[in-house]
Order: sequence, then C-alpha cells, then structure tokens
Amino acid sequence: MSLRGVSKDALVASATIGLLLTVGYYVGKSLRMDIFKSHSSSLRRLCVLQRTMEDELNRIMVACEQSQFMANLARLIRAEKAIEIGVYTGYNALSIALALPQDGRLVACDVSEEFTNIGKPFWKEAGVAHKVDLRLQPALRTLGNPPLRSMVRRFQDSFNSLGRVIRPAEDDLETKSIDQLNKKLHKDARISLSMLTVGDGLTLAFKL
Ligand SMILES: C[S@@+](CC[C@H](N)C(=O)[O-])C[C@H]1O[C@@H](n2cnc3c(N)ncnc32)[C@H](O)[C@@H]1O
Repeated sequence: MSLRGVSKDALVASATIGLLLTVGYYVGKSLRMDIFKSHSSSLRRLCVLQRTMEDELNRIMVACEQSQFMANLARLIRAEKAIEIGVYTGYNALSIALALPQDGRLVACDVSEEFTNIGKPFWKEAGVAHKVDLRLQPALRTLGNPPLRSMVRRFQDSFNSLGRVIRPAEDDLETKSIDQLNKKLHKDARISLSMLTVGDGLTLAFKL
C-alpha cells in the first residue's frame, strides 16, 4: 500500500526518525541544563574564592577540600537544615546551601557585614540566596534561640587550628578553647566522634 506514492515502510521509517530526533533533542537539552547548572555552581564558588584571595585575611577561609567534603556529607545525610558559625566571605555557606534542597535553610552566623558582603552577591547568582538566613550578631546570641538549638543534630567545627592545638601557648586563648572543646567532646558519651586532618582540622560529632 502507498499513500500518495509514498510506501508504508518509508512513512514508518520517517516517523521513527522524527520520534528519535525529538527524544534526542529533549534528552540533550536536559543533560546540557544539568552540566550547565553544575558548571555554574563551580563558577560561583570560584568567584567567591577569587574575591576572598583579594582580602588580606584570606588565610581564615575554609579549605576548599574541607568545604567540598562537608557539602558531600550534607548531601549524603540529605540535610535540609544547617548552621554555619563564622561565615567570613561565604565560601562554605555557598557550598552547603548548594547541597541543601530548594526548600532547605542555612542559618549563617557572623558579626561582620564587611566580610559577608563579599560573598553574598554570589549566593544570589548561584540561586541559593533564598536558603541562606544570615544573622549578623554574635553566634551565641543566634544559637541561644530555642528553635535553632533543636537544629543542632550533627555539627562540624575546626579543631586543629593549624596544629597549635597540640601544645597551645599560655596566652593563646583561641587555641586553648579549641583544645578544651576537643577534650570535652572526647569524653562526651552522647556523641560518636571522628577527627580528620583536612584543612585546619575537621571534627565530626554525630549525636547518638
Ligand atoms: C575562620 S572564619 C570562617 C570561615 C568560613 N567558614 C569560610 O567559609 O571561609 C571565622 C569567621 O567567624 C566570624 N566570627 C568571629 N566571632 C564571631 C562570633 N562571636 N559570632 C559569629 N561569627 C563570628 C568572623 O567574623 C569570621 O568571618
């Protein structure tokens, strides 16, 4: 049989090719969108990194591999809420916010508008600004808020302070505080503890 001189086989073949091309177009489009999204978030992180490197205090920034690891942990436990204590230019805040779901929430605590203003525009560009609840006041005040206390299930903190914590100097209050925290955590039977020598040190404390 033929339709206006075109054979049935030719019609089936052209319809199949048309279908394949349409499916291919949409699959390709969605793959390109995923690749674009992932490139775009890496690019935003790079922008924050670049801007941070221009700051004279840049050595206080989180190590990139530490931030990447924490963001992957957040993905692994499917975290929906997180707290960043000490935002600086917001590199880690951006990594964690990207790892949270669209309706996730990151309470970001810092005392410096000057520091946080450096990275803030990139949270917006990366499409995660709506997840970040920046609180510009001492973190103790923010965390004293009861609803936030219940958010603290698992937490990370820097523990090593560039190795000084092994033998803190008498007048080094900051390092002594980290040393005391480590000792306290070590004795705490309510948590399972893990310490990693990544960046300036990473303590993982999982509430049992
Ligand atoms: C080591 S940096 C944080 C690095 C940051 N997490 C990152 O992604 O690069 C410490 C930050 O803690 C902030 N800070 C110091 N005292 C604070 C306090 N009492 N409450 C909240 N933030 C504080 C400082 O302004 C600084 O930005």
